[in-house]
Amino acid sequence: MSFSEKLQNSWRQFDSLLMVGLDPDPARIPMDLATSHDGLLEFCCRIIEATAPYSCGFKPQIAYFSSIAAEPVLEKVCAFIRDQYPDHVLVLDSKRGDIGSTAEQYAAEAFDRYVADAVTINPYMGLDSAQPYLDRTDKGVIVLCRTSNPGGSDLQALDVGGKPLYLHVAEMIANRWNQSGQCGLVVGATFPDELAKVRQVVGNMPLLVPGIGAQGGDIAATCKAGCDSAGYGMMINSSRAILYAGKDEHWAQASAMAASQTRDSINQYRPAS
Ligand SMILES: O=C(O)c1cc(=O)[nH]c(=O)n1[C@@H]1O[C@H](COP(=O)(O)O)[C@@H](O)[C@H]1O
Repeated sequence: MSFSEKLQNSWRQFDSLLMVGLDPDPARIPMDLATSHDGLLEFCCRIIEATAPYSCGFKPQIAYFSSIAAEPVLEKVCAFIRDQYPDHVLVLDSKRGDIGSTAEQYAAEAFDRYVADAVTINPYMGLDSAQPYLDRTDKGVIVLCRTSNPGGSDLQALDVGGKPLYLHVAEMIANRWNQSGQCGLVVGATFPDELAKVRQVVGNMPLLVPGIGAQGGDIAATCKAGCDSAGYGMMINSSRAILYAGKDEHWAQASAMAASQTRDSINQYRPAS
């Protein structure tokens, strides 16, 4: 099954556009789990178990693992998701971008080592730098377009021939890179006006939308701007607001509650399907 088919199914099966971001910061996870790789694995697996009923997928951020030489833990986390929650989409967030020969290694990292359904990439180096990912036509390739951070405007909002650069990126991906229907775009929930403009340009292409929760993006505005014509169309990511919702030993239940409330809030505002 292709990434886009799996995503369409997961939205409907779990009635959820929520993607749970796995950004396990040793300074913020429960102290008894923070000091070992086994503890890190337990934290991630318990979060996955707690939030799976309310989410369409998971997005591990590679830096939280590689910075502490915990790539083997990330391998196990990905295997746990695939084995226990095979209908949830697994997006590896690594935002890679490099010349083709190196990109081949990054594509192998995402799709062979971690066996992710999709990966985030940076479009700055152009089509040949994306080709090794695009060649894996059953996999999703999710391209940075209008990022959620304030500094994203430095380049992405530049006027290029009367149009902001991020809209050129959206058009280029929709019209030239998406030959196999496998592409998605990253657009921040912190910029709902831009999200609406991207949606207009790309039709029903899936969007990965981080920025609700800890970054303060508005769920109602996000749903109004970003849903596709069927009332789906987005993987709305929340990481810290869900991972660190609890302050005591009931942290997993607190994360489940946060995920459930976020899912419900999204469903309240998205157009009925
Ligand atoms: O590609 C991403 O996932 C991403 C793109 C972007 O524009 N902004 C953004 O915050 N992200 C990621 O989404 C997650 C957001 O985390 P929270 O702010 O804690 O919900 C982090 O893993 C970021 O690396």
